[in-house]
Amino acid sequence: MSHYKPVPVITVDGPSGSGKGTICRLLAENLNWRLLDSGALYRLTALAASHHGVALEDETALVTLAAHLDVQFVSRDGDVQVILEGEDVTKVIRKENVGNDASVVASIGSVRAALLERQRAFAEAPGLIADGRDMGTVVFPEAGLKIYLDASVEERAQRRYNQLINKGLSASVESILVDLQARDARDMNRLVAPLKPAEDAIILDSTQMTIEAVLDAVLEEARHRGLR
Ligand SMILES: Nc1ncnc2c1ncn2[C@@H]1O[C@H](COP(=O)(O)OP(=O)(O)O)[C@@H](O)[C@H]1O
Ligand SMILES: Nc1ccn([C@H]2C[C@H](O)[C@@H](COP(=O)(O)OP(=O)(O)O)O2)c(=O)n1
Repeated sequence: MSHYKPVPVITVDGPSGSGKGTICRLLAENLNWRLLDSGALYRLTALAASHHGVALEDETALVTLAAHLDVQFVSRDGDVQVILEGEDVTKVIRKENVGNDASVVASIGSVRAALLERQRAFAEAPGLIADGRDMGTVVFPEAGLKIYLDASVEERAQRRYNQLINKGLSASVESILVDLQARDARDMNRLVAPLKPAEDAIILDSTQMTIEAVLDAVLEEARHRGLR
């Protein structure tokens, strides 16, 4: 008899600004599970490219950077500090231009392949919350619960705008909306691992839901499936 017990995984995929990061952080805290922010790996690859003067069209060099990313995720007071090649890049990887570059880098299949095993290695007991675009479709196809979190593009633009203003940065809803539409189109229409709900995903539209309501809905489903 095998004693192998798979690590439970909950995947949360969806477009930018749908609330994945927020919900995943709360889920991980609530369940005391690990957290994979897969978008951070694409953001880090894009940032490493810019630090090393690598063009976003240079597939060979991008694959090398992705395969050898020297990154540490350091937990401190409930927050995660991201260290790239010894430098604290926690804030800079969240910039909108880095997100847009990440989306370009992420459209290259060989870059995605270079990051695949690194992502799967996050699945450790007692469980994993995986945040991204292809967590349920490609990286963790056997996950016990798959959520596809959505919201209207107008609502997502407004959320990003509020987030930037709260950080004391200047922003315009109109330009955020245009960027989000371009990013959605790139992420959904790429050939490799495009953003789409897994066939067995539960689709949650958070446009009119509070963060608490989304969290409760996911926790309830996890309980229902015996994942917690
Ligand atoms: N259901 C919600 N209602 C209102 N604001 C939300 C909701 N979910 C997330 N937010 C806010 O929207 C912003 C973007 O959320 P985030 O979790 O970063 O999205 P994503 O990771 O999908 O890009 C954050 O400022 C967050 O607090
Ligand atoms: N699993 C993933 C995660 C992110 N990406 C790409 C596509 C996204 O536009 C960028 C940035 O993702 P990230 O989740 O950090 O961005 P948002 O917080 O949703 O704005 O990376 C991906 O292709 N696959």
